[in-house]
Amino acid sequence: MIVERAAEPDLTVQPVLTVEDVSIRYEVDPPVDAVRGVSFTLHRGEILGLAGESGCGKTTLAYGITRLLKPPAVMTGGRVVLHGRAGRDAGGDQDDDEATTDVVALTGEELRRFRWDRVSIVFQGSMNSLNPVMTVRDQLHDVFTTHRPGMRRRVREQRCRELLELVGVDPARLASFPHQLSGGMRQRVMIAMALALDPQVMVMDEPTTALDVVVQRSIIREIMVLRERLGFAVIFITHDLPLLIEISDRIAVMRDGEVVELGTAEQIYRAPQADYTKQLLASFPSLSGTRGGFVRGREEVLGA
Ligand SMILES: Nc1ncnc2c1ncn2[C@@H]1O[C@H](COP(=O)(O)OP(=O)(O)OP(=O)(O)O)[C@@H](O)[C@H]1O
Repeated sequence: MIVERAAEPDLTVQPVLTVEDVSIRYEVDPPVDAVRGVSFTLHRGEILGLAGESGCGKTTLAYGITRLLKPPAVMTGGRVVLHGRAGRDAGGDQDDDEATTDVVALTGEELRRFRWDRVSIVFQGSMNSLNPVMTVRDQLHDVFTTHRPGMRRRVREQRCRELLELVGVDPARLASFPHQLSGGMRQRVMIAMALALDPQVMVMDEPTTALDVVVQRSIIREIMVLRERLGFAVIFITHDLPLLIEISDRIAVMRDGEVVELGTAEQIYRAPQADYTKQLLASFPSLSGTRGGFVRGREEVLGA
């Protein structure tokens, strides 16, 4: 049963993404129903955390939302709608960046444009998907030559420098090859690429899990600052419930393919409703002491 809380952070904020009753099955023998009837709304600029133990379907859901599912995975039902900035309907014009888009219906060029331009993705292994024989400069330029073919080289170079600065990497690193960068820097480069086209939504699936804790913290802090500055919404997936409580506006708790509870981070922390959420909280020693102080606020993450 879903325990959907009445209170949302700010209902005057427009929705950016609506996920309605999405189900995804791996068509193997026997079939695995990895995501079952998941619904939620992501608001502009919101960070929605997706929590739940390994195997509960978080990554499958992220792939479904971004249309990255590959056989044997099949979306067996539901709708994913990306709302236009103006909140109006597309009227069939899926090329319009401002339009409301039926994500499940996208094909070919429309789908390519939807990814990166409007919704971008950073996965745990992203840093290993940089091309080892191309410099950071060539790979960043590639994003623009592919998606903004009219952009002049000088403007592209300027944008690439700005992007690296945004994610805390010295623009001198444009000349580096991936193996000359640390894991943290490579992941920052991937975040720069994901930001390149000013997407409305970023899906981040364990984006810092492979990194050491100090680098993790610093990258998360930067993502938070960039979110405030650039206004994109984030679906943030991780096993790390204490981290989610710090950084999320709302948290959806998944179990066995379903969202069992959805509430503000503070509600989930202070007054969990579902038994499973209580169990999950209890499994983190840092969260299971006295529930007196909700001290792990965003201020702490932002270092304010
Ligand atoms: N290619 C596949 N074929 C069959 N079943 C799969 C496949 N990939 C994933 N599954 C199953 O789908 C379910 C959801 O997996 P998923 O990777 O989405 O979970 P998760 O919550 O993201 O886990 P983790 O946190 O470990 O990444 C699991 O039961 C998993 O075994």
